[in-house]
Amino acid sequence: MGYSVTSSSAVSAHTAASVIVAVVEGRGLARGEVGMASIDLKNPEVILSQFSDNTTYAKVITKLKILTPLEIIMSNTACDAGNTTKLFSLITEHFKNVTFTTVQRKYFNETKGLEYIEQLCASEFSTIFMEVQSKYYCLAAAAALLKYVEFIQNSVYAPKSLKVRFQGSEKTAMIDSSSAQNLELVINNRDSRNGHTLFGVLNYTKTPGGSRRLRSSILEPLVDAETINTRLDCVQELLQDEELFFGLQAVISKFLDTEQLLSVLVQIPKQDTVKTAESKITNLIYLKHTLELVEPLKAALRSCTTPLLKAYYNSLEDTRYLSGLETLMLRRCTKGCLSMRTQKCYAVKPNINEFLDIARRTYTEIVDDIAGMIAQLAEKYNLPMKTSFSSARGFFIQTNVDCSTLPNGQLPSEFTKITKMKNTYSFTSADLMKMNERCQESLREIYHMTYLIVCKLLNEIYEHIHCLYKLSDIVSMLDMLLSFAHACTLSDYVRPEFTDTLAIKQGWHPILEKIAVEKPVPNHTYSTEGNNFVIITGPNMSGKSTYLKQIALCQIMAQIGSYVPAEYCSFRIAEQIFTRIGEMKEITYIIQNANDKSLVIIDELGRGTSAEEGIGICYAACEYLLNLKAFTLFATHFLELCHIDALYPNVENYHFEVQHVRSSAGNKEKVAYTYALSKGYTEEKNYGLKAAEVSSLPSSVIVDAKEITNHIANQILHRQKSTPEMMRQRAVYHLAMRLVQTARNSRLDPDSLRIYLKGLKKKYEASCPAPEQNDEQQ
Ligand SMILES: Nc1ncnc2c1ncn2[C@@H]1O[C@H](COP(=O)(O)OP(=O)(O)OP(=O)(O)O)[C@@H](O)[C@H]1O
Repeated sequence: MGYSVTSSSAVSAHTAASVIVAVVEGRGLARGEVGMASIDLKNPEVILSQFSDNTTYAKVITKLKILTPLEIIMSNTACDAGNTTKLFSLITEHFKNVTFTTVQRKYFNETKGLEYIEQLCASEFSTIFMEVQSKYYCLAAAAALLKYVEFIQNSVYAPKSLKVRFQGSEKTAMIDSSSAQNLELVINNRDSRNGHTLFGVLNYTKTPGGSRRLRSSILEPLVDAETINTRLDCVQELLQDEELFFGLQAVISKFLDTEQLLSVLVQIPKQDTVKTAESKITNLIYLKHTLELVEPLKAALRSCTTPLLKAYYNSLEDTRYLSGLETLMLRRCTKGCLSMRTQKCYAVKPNINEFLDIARRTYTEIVDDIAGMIAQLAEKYNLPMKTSFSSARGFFIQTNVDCSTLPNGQLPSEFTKITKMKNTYSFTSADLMKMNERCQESLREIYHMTYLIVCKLLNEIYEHIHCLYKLSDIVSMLDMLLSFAHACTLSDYVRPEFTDTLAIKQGWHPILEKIAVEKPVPNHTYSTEGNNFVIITGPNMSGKSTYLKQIALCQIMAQIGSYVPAEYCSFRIAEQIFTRIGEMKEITYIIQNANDKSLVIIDELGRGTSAEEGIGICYAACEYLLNLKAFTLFATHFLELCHIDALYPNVENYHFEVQHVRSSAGNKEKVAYTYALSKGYTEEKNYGLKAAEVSSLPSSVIVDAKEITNHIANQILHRQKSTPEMMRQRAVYHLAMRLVQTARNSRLDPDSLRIYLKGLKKKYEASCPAPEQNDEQQ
């Protein structure tokens, strides 16, 4: 694999994966302690993290999914012949399309990692040193990563040029990868191209850095209300001040990929070749272009009033990074390879180096001579001739004469390498080729001398490299905030508040709004500490899933500093957001990870199981979550569950209303969906059967289904004869047994389930009559 630093790399597409990650896990007693180090080839920022992960390695997988790596590096000991670690298998299973490389364990060396960081981290970011000093695994990963990247890039990083950051998980909300997928945050499950995702809804960014920032913000929302509010203040100001909005947008859209530019600037090629010299010069020209935008950016920000924008304005006042750049004289290239070449030639001002000036004069003379020679040839043969240039051929001649009118019906024999495109002939001559040679030679000399000056200049730039990091940070953040404001102008979003309550007045689903012809039906949401468990019922297709996702999406929008699709909204900051749909086995993950500050959204849990078992599973999950202060929203088809509101004061029932209308054609009843949420549980009974009746299912199947439904209904009725407390205890114990069975039959992680179930068992054993089944079976 290679990563070529070419002139176009600074502006190339930003969508392709470009992150390399090294992952290492502790051995023996330290198994489960994971260190990670990553670097984006388009952004010279090393991110280190270290954490303990349980046997499901959900944190590692989530982090890797957020990074969307191009390549993952692990130690060869993770997959020694026939002895693959669980982490290794999980990663290879989850990232099938990612290049996987193993390197010898010795490269995962924490001492080397620390040395690397000391050597490469720009001094302004050196507090990292204190943070990671005793975090051996992330240091080990850093060593392997940096060594590997330098190897594949055939370059070394300039001393004190990198930004290195330790990323603890505490500063952002955790959204595991299944939840991110369910909610279609950045990838649409059905169609990866159409942009019907939250990212698609909010992405009006103008720079690659802005769109990368938006993507990572959506996947890792903030948890600090103050920081979120500073962002919201900016969005508000941008919305209120049109001039500021358009002024800033105009400047921001002129920026190239600043992060990628930085990334090529900080790499020093191991060998100096003409190509590396040329690309350094090109990138410096891009840098000059970037820095020339600082003044207009400041001008656009001058009148702003919110603290964050003001802070950005002030930090742009820092002109240290402009030092030395006056040596460069030219503006950014216009299109065309000749002008780019000329520009590289004249990148350094005259009178800085007299040999360079001489070499440039020679070059100009040769170019003039070429033009003169071609003019003479045109005269000699009485043909219209034009001097042309391409990077492959150098200077050549073009004519669009009709050859049949020429003597012998062809171009004079002096001309060689003739090609024809439509009516134009391109060719050269032996003399012209010689002159091209001379031209190349003098260019090489010019580039070499320019390169030496550029290198000196770069050394000065490295000293203030943090200013460039700051600039690229400011640009990407402003781009994202502008994008939020832009999204608001297209729909009536509202500024969120942060309190202890989740209250959304007339909120709607932002992605559905984008897809649907008509605006979605808005609905309210309300959850507080004393009212933190909401059960939602309603027939199929009545809007339950949409509503649940809408709440999570609104919560995420609020926590990244965006306005929200609602008339009014207040959120309690969520430290984790879980959404689970259908699958029973996934509930274990929530049970292991949820805390009082989580937002938990569960849709149709137990869908794939029998009704009895499904109710059991749901009940057990509710039982656990009811004891947390997390805000839980639970959609279910098992109406029996709605009755737990009698046992728990913090449960609220809501349902989606439907209307029954008779079709004009016959006496068949049709369901009309209102998508309106109402208090209480749905009155609709056996709506699955009703839907089946109007479908094309054979009547014998429906008769069977009705019989089974009656049977289950009778069973439930029978249970209700007990007192509510007895019923609850029995149900819980009963389910505990069921859960174990299900765990055995499925791919659930039995260890974690067993721990949970043992807790349940202890709790209820004393008061519950002994079951028929022998509980030792587990
Ligand atoms: N608030 C709304 N406004 C307008 N249309 C909506 C709304 N909510 C849902 N819909 C439409 O109804 C369809 C079905 O909604 P959804 O999948 O949320 O129903 P559901 O109750 O979860 O169904 P099921 O129980 O079968 O999973 C959606 O695809 C969407 O087009």
